[in-house]
Amino acid sequence: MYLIGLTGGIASGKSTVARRLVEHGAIHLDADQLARRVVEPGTTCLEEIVAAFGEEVRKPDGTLDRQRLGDLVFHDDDARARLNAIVHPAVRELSAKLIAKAEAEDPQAVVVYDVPLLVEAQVDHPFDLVVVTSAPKRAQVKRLVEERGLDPIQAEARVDAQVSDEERRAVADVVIDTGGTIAHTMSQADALWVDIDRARRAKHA
Ligand SMILES: CC(C)(COP(=O)(O)OP(=O)(O)OC[C@H]1O[C@@H](n2cnc3c(N)ncnc32)[C@H](O)[C@@H]1O)[C@@H](O)C(=O)NCCC(=O)NCCS
Ligand SMILES: Nc1ncnc2c1ncn2[C@@H]1O[C@H](COP(=O)(O)OP(=O)(O)OP(=O)(O)O)[C@@H](O)[C@H]1O
Repeated sequence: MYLIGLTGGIASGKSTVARRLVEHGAIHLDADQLARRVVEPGTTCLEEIVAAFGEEVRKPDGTLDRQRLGDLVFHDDDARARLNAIVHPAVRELSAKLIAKAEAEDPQAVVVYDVPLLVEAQVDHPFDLVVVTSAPKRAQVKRLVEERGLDPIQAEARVDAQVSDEERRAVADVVIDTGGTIAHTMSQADALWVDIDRARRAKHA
């Protein structure tokens, strides 16, 4: 297996890059999706979140009220740390299991683990390569407002709840500039795939 950690700020273009790598043959694992699975009704995590934040974060249908919890944690560092302490260990465990499963199914696979909080959550899977997507903060905020319907204050709070691009660059093997056109992002992803494929072949030679 060739394991890539893909990280970057919110709305910086991680999924866009991951989708392109999947078109070239990579397998995609997404920490945001895993973080949703571990809080489904019936999970220990959901019960712990309700115990920590109150019944009002559970919707009448039994699922987590993500909007309400988001409003609580993105403006409050302590609350966010409490949520992270509940969810991150479960995501770490599930991701390790799924990475091992992907390797067992295809020892030559390229696996892209898309993990927004690679730096914050000190995710230390044995990555062969760490890729960081990087766009200016104003582009992130604009995308969150125009494409995801957040108001500018919510959008800024989400960007500010994460480490800076400088901190991400410090752990990066490759930085993809996602502040320009989509075509520019795609051509960098295509060039990256050529390097990944070469490195994967060398690793398994
Ligand atoms: C607070 C929650 C309920 C808000 O849900 P919502 O559906 O609005 O957002 P979603 O989960 O799709 O996340 C969108 C983006 O927000 C950012 N984000 C999410 N959680 C966090 C966090 N704890 N700290 C900083 N940024 C975060 C990431 O860039 C993520 O890609 C949810 O994000 C959550 O449970 N977060 C804690 C788990 C976590 O850290 N997830 C991130 C990957 S493990
Ligand atoms: N140069 C660019 N590169 C990547 N995405 C871009 C670019 N210009 C505009 N966009 C838009 O920005 C958005 C980025 O969203 P995407 O889901 O790829 O980011 P993300 O980092 O995975 O987000 P999240 O942190 O919420 O998971 C997309 O709607 C995309 O079309």
